[in-house]
Amino acid sequence: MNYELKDIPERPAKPRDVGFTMAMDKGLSLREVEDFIDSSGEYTDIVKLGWATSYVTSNLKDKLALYKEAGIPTYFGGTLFEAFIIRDQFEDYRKLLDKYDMPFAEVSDGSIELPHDLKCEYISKLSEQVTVLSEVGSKDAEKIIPPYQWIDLMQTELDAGAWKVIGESREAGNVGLFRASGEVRSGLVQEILTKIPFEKIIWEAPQKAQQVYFIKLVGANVNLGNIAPNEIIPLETIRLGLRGDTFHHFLNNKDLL
Ligand SMILES: O=C(O)[C@H](CS(=O)(=O)O)OP(=O)(O)O
Repeated sequence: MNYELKDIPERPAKPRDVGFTMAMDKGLSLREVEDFIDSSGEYTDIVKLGWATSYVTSNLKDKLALYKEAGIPTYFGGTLFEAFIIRDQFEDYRKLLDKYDMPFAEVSDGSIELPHDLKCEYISKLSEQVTVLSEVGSKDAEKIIPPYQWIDLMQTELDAGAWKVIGESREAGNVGLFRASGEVRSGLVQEILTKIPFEKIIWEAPQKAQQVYFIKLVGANVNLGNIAPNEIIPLETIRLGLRGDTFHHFLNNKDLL
């Protein structure tokens, strides 16, 4: 930090298991990646190349090398996994992970119908090759999954070998964990947290109000994802109680520091 301030929530050092921030790169240029790493690399734990953007990204190898050099692991968005699965190309997907030396993979079913046993089989197979993040929730706003089912899906996917489970919200934060307005389905979130340990979940929370909700509910070291590159530093200040939204939260609850 650049100067001393008392009563700041403690943040574990990288590589960390909690207080994890996942940024979404949806097509940054190499120069933008360099700038992003320079300004925000310290606060970025992992980068997702959003959905199937890696298919059309120029200089993909060079981009991945930049992140690797900076010590920031990367993975392809779950939609890319689904694009391979729906085309019956699982083995090709495995080869792709090898070709680009990817340390992580996301297994999701947000856009396709995938029997859950089969999803868990993919998780289990891929976890022999890479670290697996699995995602629960649909991209279809009409498809409402009851809390008990979220819990069951999350637990089964963790049991199948997922390192952490991601709660779906899309880039906009308007499905899955959230209503179309972006409002948190707080009953759902709180029920999930009664059964799944907070450190095993990455909440996709692209909007500031959503990030604030999770930080106030779980603490500074909640795992958050789908953060836009230019929102990484703002998010870090919210975690630290240094923006209006959480300014008094930690000062008034010193046991949370
Ligand atoms: O589900 C997501 O968070 C993303 C981005 S979006 O839904 O296409 O906006 O997809 P993913 O395939 O996990 O990158």
